[in-house]
Amino acid sequence: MELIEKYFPELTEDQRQKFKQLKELYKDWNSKINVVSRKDVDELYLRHVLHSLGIAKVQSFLPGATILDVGTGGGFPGIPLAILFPETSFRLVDSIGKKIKVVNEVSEGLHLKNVVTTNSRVEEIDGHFDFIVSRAVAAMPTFVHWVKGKIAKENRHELKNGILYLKGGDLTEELADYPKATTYNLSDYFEEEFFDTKKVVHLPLKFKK
Ligand SMILES: C[S@@+](CC[C@H](N)C(=O)[O-])C[C@H]1O[C@@H](n2cnc3c(N)ncnc32)[C@H](O)[C@@H]1O
Repeated sequence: MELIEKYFPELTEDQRQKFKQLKELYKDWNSKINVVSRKDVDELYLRHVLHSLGIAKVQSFLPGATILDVGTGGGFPGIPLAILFPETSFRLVDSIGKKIKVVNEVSEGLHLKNVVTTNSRVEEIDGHFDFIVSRAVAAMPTFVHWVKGKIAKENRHELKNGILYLKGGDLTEELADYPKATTYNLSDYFEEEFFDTKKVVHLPLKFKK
């Protein structure tokens, strides 16, 4: 928890409490359904919460903005971002029902009013969003194919509407077909070794394939 405050010192008391509660909620749920590994629960704030919040270092979401988290699993990156941006609407989607059940319980436990969940494949989701966020779901070509018709046309943010994807390692090959993609190194924002190879990829709406 100190880790979150180290990089996000401006949290309100309500946000601080919500981040604090996360660990207990996940610990509880992990004993029933294995949503994240045990080691990951121990390092929840580093590996899941702070990693998810890496997206916020690249783009601050405006009040009223709409964000779709594709393949949210246990709620990452959607839940930490929803705590950080309480005026922004988040839709968290996963094709596995039991994962969405956990996300619902966590979201209700935290009284998050800006989160809705959907248990379906993203290909079946209608609507348009300012940003699509994701972590560890699919390679970029597949992902782009799934979501490219779901991005809102009106740009209000500093970055152009599009995809913000948490990725790791060497992305040269994976991003070769996307010259408009920008890669942000999370090691520029967070000093922990875990972030040495972690990145946020921004792919704007009008990208050339
Ligand atoms: C490796 S997990 C990552 C979960 C979470 N994003 C995280 O980083 O902890 C990938 C998740 O994507 C979901 N998924 C894969 N393809 C999907 C699709 N087409 N639509 C919705 N969810 C999908 C899976 O059910 C799984 O929960």
